Order: sequence, then structure tokens, then C-alpha cells
Amino acid sequence: MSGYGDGLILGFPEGMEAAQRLAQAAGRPCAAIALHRFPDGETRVRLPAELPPGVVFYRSLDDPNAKLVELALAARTARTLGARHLTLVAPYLCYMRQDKAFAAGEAVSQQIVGRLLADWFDALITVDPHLHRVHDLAAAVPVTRAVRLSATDLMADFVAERFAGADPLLVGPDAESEQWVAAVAAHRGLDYRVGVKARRGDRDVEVRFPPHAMGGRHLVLVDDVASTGRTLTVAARALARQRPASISVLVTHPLFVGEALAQLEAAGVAAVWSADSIPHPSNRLTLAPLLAAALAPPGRDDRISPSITT
Ligand SMILES: O=P(O)(O)OC[C@H]1O[C@@H](O)[C@H](O)[C@@H]1O
Repeated sequence: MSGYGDGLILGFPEGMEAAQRLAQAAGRPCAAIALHRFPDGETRVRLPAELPPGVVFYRSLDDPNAKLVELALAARTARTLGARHLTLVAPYLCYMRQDKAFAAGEAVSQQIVGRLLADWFDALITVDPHLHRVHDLAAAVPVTRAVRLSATDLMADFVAERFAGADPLLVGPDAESEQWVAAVAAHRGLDYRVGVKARRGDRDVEVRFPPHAMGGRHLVLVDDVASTGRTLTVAARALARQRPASISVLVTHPLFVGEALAQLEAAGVAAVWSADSIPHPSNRLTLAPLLAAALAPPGRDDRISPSITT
């Protein structure tokens, strides 16, 4: 047994603050994994020299390619250092959107990356994974224990408090977003509408909304992930034509690559809010208590439990 006690949480450099928030919420010890990036692009990974039987890795998998290699190095090393049961807490789970071969010859990344993660880890905890055609997290990532959490209750409480007495209207930009916007609406009895999206390329997106009286209302665009922000930007432009009182954006996973935030602002979006699955200036909702509640009690990480989908 190491000096850390069982149920140690290990954080990577870019996510140490979030790993510490999780450790505090879960009442567990926390330590850092040190990374050194060599000039040629390889990474040296260093873990604490002794590990307890149960170890939790905290890493959100935005910008995932180098992170995945480093995770593999860390997970394999953890087992040689004495860990027997490895849990990955990945608030944002990468490669979930490529869930089929959209053209002949394409890799089905969801299945391939999911199996890699299941080779390295025994358990996975994630938040609002982009499961669209494949609904079961354990089918995408076949670990022994797969826990799918949702930020939608936190989002609903945030919107209800922010717009108390103002009767906000939640708006999902497309059919894929309906599972989230409907859950947010249901939690606080809010009203919602969903648009129709056609995507022709990474940044070539069209969004239309069926006729609905939106003039003078506070509109909150809700989605799981904003990547280029194109979906939300185009949706906001369409909504702005309805002369609402305001347009805001609320997402679980704020990737917001490139000029996404500036484009949203130019489209008339007054505020952008997110959960802290990825560190970003828009973070307003903290996921640590939700993630902590999903961790097995320290010392019991090696239990075999069924997959959980919440
Ligand atoms: O339009 P960007 O921000 O690039 O991509 C994010 C969108 O693409 C969908 O899969 C997501 O659910 C979201 O609606």
C-alpha cells in the first residue's frame, strides 16, 4: 500500500485544478502525473512511484490524440506500480461523434477508441457523452462499469435562477440536441423548441426553426458540445431574426475552438455559459460533486458492478 491510501485520484497537468476539486468533493487523496514533452513530440509520463490498489485517473479528452497516448502510458504503468483497478473519469469523452462509417472506408472511431479505453481501464465515468445512434455507453466503451452522468439538472437550475420570473425559452439547435434540451426543460418545467440542422462540412451548417413566437423572450441555446461553435452561431443568427429579448448559450462541453466565441458574439449572443468539463472562461457549473457521487467508495473500487446509465 502506498502512503496515499486507497482510492487515489491522479490528475494530469492541464486538469490538476479539476482533479483537486474532485478529490476534495470525494474526500480522497490527489496526486499529479508529471508529463515531459520531448522536442520530437513524444511524452515522458511519470506517476507516483507506489500506488494503492484502486486508482482514479482524471482527464477530460478534448484535443485527444496526444492525451490518449499519454493515458495508455499512464494506465499501463499504474498496473506495474501495484494498481489493480483503474477508473477513468473523463468528463468529456472524445471520438463519440464518429459512430458509423459515413462513407465507405471510414474508421468508426467511437468503437475503436472505446475499445482502447476498455483495454486500459476497468471503469469509466463521463458526462453527457455524444451518444446519438448508439445509446448505451457500455456498447461504445465496453468497460466493466460504465457510468454516464448528465449535467442537465445543473443546467436547468442555472437557467431557472438566472431567468427567475422571466419565462425563458430553451432552444436546441438540432434533433441531436433534443435529448439534452428536453431533459433540462423537464427538470424545471421550462418550455423548449428544437431546430432542424443540415451539416455539409465542419463549418458549413444550416439551422432552421419551425415557426414559433419567440419575439421578446429570453432564448437559451442548449447543446452538449460546442466545437467550432458553428451550429450555435448559425442557430443564433436565425433566432436573432425573431427579435428576442436576449440569446444566451449553455453547453456541457466548451471546446470552442478557434474564433468560436467571437463569432457567437457577432451573431448576437449575449452570454456563453458552460460546465467545467473542460477549463474555459465560460465555466459556471461545477461537475465535481456529481462526479464524486459516482465514484465507488474508496477501497471498493475493485468491485464488479453492472454498467450504469443515468
Ligand atoms: O458545430 P460545432 O460547434 O462544430 O459542433 C458541435 C455540434 O455538432 C454536434 O455533433 C453537437 O451535438 C453540436 O450540436
